[in-house]
Amino acid sequence: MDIELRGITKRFGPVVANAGVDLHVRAGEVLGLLGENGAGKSTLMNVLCGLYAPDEGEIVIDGRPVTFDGPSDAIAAGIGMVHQHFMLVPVFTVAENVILGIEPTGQLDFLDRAAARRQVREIGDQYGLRVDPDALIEELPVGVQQRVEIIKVLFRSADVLILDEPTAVLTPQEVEEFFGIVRALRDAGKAIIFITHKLDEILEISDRITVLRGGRVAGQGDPETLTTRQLAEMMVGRPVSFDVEKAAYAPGDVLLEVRELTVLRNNDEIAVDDVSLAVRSGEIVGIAGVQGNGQTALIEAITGLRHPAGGSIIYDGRDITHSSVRARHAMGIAHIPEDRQRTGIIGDFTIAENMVLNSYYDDRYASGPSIRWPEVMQHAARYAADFDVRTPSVHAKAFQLSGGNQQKLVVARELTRDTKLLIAAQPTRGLDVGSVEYIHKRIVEARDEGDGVLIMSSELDEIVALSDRIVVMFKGRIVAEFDAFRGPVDRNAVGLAMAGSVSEAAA
Ligand SMILES: Nc1ncnc2c1ncn2[C@@H]1O[C@H](COP(=O)(O)OP(=O)(O)OP(=O)(O)O)[C@@H](O)[C@H]1O
Repeated sequence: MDIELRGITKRFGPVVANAGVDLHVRAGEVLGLLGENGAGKSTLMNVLCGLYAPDEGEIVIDGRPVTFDGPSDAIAAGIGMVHQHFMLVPVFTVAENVILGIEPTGQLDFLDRAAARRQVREIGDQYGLRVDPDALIEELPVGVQQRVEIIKVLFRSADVLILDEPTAVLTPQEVEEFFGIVRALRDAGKAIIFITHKLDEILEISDRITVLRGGRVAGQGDPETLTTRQLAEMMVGRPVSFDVEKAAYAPGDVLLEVRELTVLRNNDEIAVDDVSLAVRSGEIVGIAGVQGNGQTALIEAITGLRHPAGGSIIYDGRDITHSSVRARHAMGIAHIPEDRQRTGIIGDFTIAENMVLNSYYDDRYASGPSIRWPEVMQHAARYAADFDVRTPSVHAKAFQLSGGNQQKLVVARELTRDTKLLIAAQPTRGLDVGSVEYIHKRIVEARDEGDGVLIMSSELDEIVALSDRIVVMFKGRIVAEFDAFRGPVDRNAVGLAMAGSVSEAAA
């Protein structure tokens, strides 16, 4: 199958998200699609999937122009999208999820299920996508859930697969396995569009690269000859520095102390098991770990989103174990949450409103019960510019921003409040390299000015680049610690500890 997008233009009011974009992808190749936040990648893919009708331009399949009246037309034409946020039903099995939505009767009968299970196995064997068809989704690791999403589109006979930031949630080992699957799909004649912000990955997996900038194609690249630095410059239009510069390590007093903390998951399993941890002013402590080892619950307990089952949290000399989220904000704790959609922003609020979501009651923005809107607008406009939140106006709604720009909005809000401690969970997820560079600089500035920083990231490179000390969590416990301020840490040793091999990895 051969797919061409010709002269695609898509506007949202005054914003031109795609301006005459041409894109060509053929059977048996991986096309890497790159571009800074807001460049128009998601919009273009939504046009290809039938979610948006283009204002101008056409989609041509095997030489014939087609029109999609909705996603089901695109699916029928053989186009499948694997979304970044999985759309699986946790309490259903793999096979049930795969046939969900296409079962003819609306009810899954025995024959449908048996056929689905057989086909899940067959697809798995063909492409190395091994999954137990009877496993419950909620019991599967994230990497395996992603395979289910891919099986789902293959089950619907997709010939073109769009993979939207597929490695964001995977561990380094899972990424390698995943690349094996992508190659198997390509070798079987599928056309693959691979979207990511990770430049080394795009160079490894793509046969060709297309870069979007400002809604237009900014260039094409050959992964054989391009370097990550050249690619970064093509994307953002200026050189990007991958190094982080920090002042000498000179920490102050202990600012945050977590003592023998135990936190339960919703199903009462132990997520955090007797963890003790300290963060001083003027230092960055990094929590490394594979997703699902308790880091999220630990951060939720520290920021007040989850009540601990035991232990205590001391901040700035005060016991905050049972303080409200708002009280913690008011005491000077900033929080960049892991899931920006759920706890970071309110989509229907404007950018300006989101910018003061947890400080609108501050004297700067309120006099008595009324909000001082001119001050709020001024503040929002200034920081949206500083953090390069791409929007025509701070009156726009947050949902109208691209994913990366929503993330920049959350980071801007938290880094510009008057705080002493920053808790940052996956602060640069979904950000382009230029924005990552800027956010890293701001986090280090906060540390150099004496703030304490606790950062959690599944990007080992990010943890190693920023942290003065690194702790590794595995199965709810801290299993290793590394003093990065003494000199470069051994990434392999951190990786081993993340996988649970503690004795070999002991720092
Ligand atoms: N529903 C919408 N309403 C208004 N504007 C929108 C909407 N969706 C996207 N846009 C705008 O279109 C432009 C392109 O956004 P898009 O989401 O396609 O970017 P992207 O390249 O996928 O970015 P990211 O890397 O951050 O995901 C942005 O300026 C964005 O604000």
